[in-house]
Amino acid sequence: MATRGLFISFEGIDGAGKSSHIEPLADAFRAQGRTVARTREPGGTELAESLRELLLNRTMDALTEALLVFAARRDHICQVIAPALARGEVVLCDRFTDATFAYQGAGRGFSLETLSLLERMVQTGIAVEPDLMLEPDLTLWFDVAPAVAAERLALARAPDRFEAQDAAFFERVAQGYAARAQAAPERFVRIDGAQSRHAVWQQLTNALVRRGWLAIMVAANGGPK
Ligand SMILES: Nc1ncnc2c1ncn2[C@@H]1O[C@H](COP(=O)(O)OP(=O)(O)O)[C@@H](O)[C@H]1O
Ligand SMILES: Cc1cn([C@H]2C[C@H](O)[C@@H](COP(=O)(O)OP(=O)(O)O)O2)c(=O)[nH]c1=O
Repeated sequence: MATRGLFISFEGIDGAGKSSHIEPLADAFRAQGRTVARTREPGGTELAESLRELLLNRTMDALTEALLVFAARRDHICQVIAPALARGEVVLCDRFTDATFAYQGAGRGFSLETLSLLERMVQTGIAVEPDLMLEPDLTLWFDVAPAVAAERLALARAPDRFEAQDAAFFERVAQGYAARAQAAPERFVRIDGAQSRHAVWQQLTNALVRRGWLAIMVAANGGPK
């Protein structure tokens, strides 16, 4: 989307280490004088956060799940993402539509054609550029083996409805992300999430420095504590 802002999404299976790196990256952009909108999916607005509660805690069939995810996304785009991009801000979003293709598509086995249709409906018709489909400018994909992610999560928090799925589910989700990355190599940057926090930080800031979005000095001074 040709706006003055920058839209970056963070993707990967639960426990890959995405969330740990969002605030440090927000700080790095702020150090360069940028305004940052830090947000997440499902969620990011009052309505979408209510849908998140249902999605993470209630049992439902695959179509209901997909529709709720996209309903939350539409509200989030209209209320938060598109206005922030129009103001020239940096939007850092913990998950976006690639998660739907990975979890509802590859994980649950829901029709990818239907998801593509919903993606187009939900991500077009937005005020500034109604004909363009809104997509992240860059997707940082934290790729980590499901066994490593599961080990981290076991130490970190009680599982929600998705995190409680079995290893085979996360293998499918990981493959779903790999397929999305292969289909859009110019948008995706693969981060080897199994490495140390410091090494992960270096990988992701290198990708931003290469694009001219982050100064080398700012990248070198930041990172997860
Ligand atoms: N590179 C890393 N090496 C070891 N542990 C990590 C690393 N990155 C994150 N963690 C830990 O793994 C757990 C899950 O990280 P988190 O950032 O919440 O993952 P996600 O948002 O992808 O689910 C947390 O306890 C976090 O401190
Ligand atoms: C955005 C999105 C998330 N999800 C799932 C993946 C995650 O398990 C869950 C919540 O994501 P996340 O915010 O990463 O969870 P946490 O805060 O516990 O790290 O929602 C989908 O199934 N489809 C989607 O489109």
